[in-house]
Amino acid sequence: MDERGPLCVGIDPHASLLADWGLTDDIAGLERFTRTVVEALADRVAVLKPQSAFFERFGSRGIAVLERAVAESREAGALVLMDAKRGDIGSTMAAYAATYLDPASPLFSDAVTVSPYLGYGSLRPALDLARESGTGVFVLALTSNPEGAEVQHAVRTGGASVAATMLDHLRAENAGAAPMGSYGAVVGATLGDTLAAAGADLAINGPLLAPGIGAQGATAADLPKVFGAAVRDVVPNVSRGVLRHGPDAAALREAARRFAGEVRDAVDAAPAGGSAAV
Ligand SMILES: O=c1ccn([C@@H]2O[C@H](COP(=O)(O)O)[C@@H](O)[C@H]2O)c(=O)[nH]1
Repeated sequence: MDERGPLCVGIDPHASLLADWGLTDDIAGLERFTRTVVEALADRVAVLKPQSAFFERFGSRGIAVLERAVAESREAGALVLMDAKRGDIGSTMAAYAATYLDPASPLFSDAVTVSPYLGYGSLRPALDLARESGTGVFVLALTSNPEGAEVQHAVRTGGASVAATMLDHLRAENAGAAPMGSYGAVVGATLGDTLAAAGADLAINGPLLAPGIGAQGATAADLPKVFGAAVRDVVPNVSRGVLRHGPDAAALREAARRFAGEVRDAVDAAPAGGSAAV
């Protein structure tokens, strides 16, 4: 992020975007869309985040497009964060972990998003494999959608919210790592000042993936307000906000450059130091 700018751009081939780009909603359209994004951005943005669902909907041929996108993006120097939001009982979780975090897998990525709602402990195979393979895991803590609060703000016996509990687990996972650990949390940029209600302490000594900028209504200027002293640990994601500028490669690059600049300005203007607790 220091070298390439503080931005994660999503590769989200929505059917509506394929249409806007003049592409067909089929494997040829998916292929062209994905290649255009990778060729335009993989040599310059810090992180690319393919949204697995948009590739899975085309079956095995969609997965083949995803495999190529992952390999070519990594080759061009971008980190690839696979947005797959996997979560299952531990024995099945081990297979999901191998899919994304085992270097021998065709979908091997630098990190993957996981869902902890079968219990944080069920994620152990992914957490352990990430440590072994030098990759990362982003755990859904406080998602950007309004429906998330129903589960994530729920209060457990003892008084901590579910989200705060996930953040506590991640803090323990990252303890002692420098400059920070590889276990991140997903915390929406859209959440305004609701984090205090969830008792969320964002000082987890790990990265905070912040989706929600652009199409979901948040802006770079919201980041200091939402993340407080943790704002320097944020990896902001923009998907449709950049992709809607395609298919012109120069326009895609300019949109990514502009979002990264806005994030940098917002972070630079935020007060330095202090605890990352909100
Ligand atoms: O809490 C979350 C977790 C993940 N996402 C994903 O991020 C992108 C956002 O796309 P935009 O077009 O920038 O809205 C998308 O892939 C989501 O699945 C999220 O939005 N919120």
